[in-house]
Amino acid sequence: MGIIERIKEIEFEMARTQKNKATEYHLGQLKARIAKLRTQLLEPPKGAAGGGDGFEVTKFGHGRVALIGFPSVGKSTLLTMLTGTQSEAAAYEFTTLTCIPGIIHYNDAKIQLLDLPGIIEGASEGKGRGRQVIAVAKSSDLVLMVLDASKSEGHRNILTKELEAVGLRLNKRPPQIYFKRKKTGGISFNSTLQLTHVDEKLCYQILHEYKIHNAEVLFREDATVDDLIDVIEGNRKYIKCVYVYNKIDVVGIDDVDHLARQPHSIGISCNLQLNLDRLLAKMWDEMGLVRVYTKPQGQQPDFSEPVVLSSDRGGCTVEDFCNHLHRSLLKDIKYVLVWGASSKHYPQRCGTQHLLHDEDVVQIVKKKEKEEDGGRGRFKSHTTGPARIADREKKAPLKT
Ligand SMILES: Nc1nc2c(ncn2[C@@H]2O[C@H](COP(=O)(O)OP(=O)(O)OP(=O)(O)O)[C@@H](O)[C@H]2O)c(=O)[nH]1
Ligand SMILES: [K+]
Ligand SMILES: [Mg+2]
Repeated sequence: MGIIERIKEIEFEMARTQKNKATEYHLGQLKARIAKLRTQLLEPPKGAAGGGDGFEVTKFGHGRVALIGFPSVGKSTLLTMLTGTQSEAAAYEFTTLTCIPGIIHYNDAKIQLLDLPGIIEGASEGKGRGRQVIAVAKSSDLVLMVLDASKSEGHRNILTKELEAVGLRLNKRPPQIYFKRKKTGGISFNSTLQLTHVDEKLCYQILHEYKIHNAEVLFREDATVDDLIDVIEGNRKYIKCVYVYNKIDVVGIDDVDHLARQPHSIGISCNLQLNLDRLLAKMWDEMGLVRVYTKPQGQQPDFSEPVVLSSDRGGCTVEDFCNHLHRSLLKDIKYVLVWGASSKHYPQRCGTQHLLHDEDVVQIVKKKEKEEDGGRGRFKSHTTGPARIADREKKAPLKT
């Protein structure tokens, strides 16, 4: 029996098992079995050299966004609108057959947008080119799930299930469970709070299913058995997702209103060019990119090209910023001066662990270098709040 058939069989057994206290352990065990089989399914077949006909595209820019959706929802039309790169769009399904990259220029950053073939129910089991498409989604910083506003709302759930089946977790954070395999000592099970979904026995049973007999488990939140399995599997990918309802030009205003109120959702129309700027702003917010401008001592900040940092990729501390400029810089740094939303006063003297915010301005003060601004800063910009220093500076440069 193939892996997919075995998954189907267990799913069938779960469906006919009544959910109650008595069957809870058995159901937990079945969930673990499915998770193990799904992981097996993801492993490349033996003998296959590195996947081969995937959609590998070189990463480019400050972040990567993947367009995921059913056929003919308007993914290619959207790519062309946002990036100017032509991707063939047509009224028939599966127009796009491969991965087509484009670049969005936004807020002085470059964001790679990937158009992909449509996926359908069963994609996670290899229907169509679903597996390759989902692999690209996994490599992204943000997924735009493109949906047809005029079609069933169930599509969103079907796609979410397909992505979850291969270990993607959308708009979730990793469960707060500490888990460590050990060589000896048996299993130690602890929690910092009262648990309502999982008890010691269930946890043991799940670990047993994985043939783990020595481990430390500490629940720091009231997590579920699914969360526990995610932590044991350890291969889950937590990605942000924006649900993009396209074609709002063909539905009524009430429907648009309803869709727009769902969390992480936005209604757009490529045909009428409706809401595309708001979509870009939403993408920017979700990606958490942080632009930092450098200010050489005694000079104006350089607003032509920011250093773009990401909290997901690498981090946004002063240390990350310095490493970005030059790898050997950090050891020479005495402190930095920060102007902007992250600083309490203007400028603030900060250490390397200070967390930078979008549009901050940073001046580096090296060891044995005299600080010309006297720490008080002649570059003042706090009169109307720091958020748009860059914009104002471009219009009317301040004197230093
Ligand atoms: N009414 C309406 N039609 C749209 C809109 N955006 C795209 N379409 C149409 O929807 C059809 C499919 O568009 P595509 O961009 O090819 O969709 P896709 O998701 O890339 O499709 P596949 O590559 O086949 O998966 C085309 O006929 C488009 O003209 C829109 O905002 N409103
Ligand atoms: K199409
Ligand atoms: Mg397409």
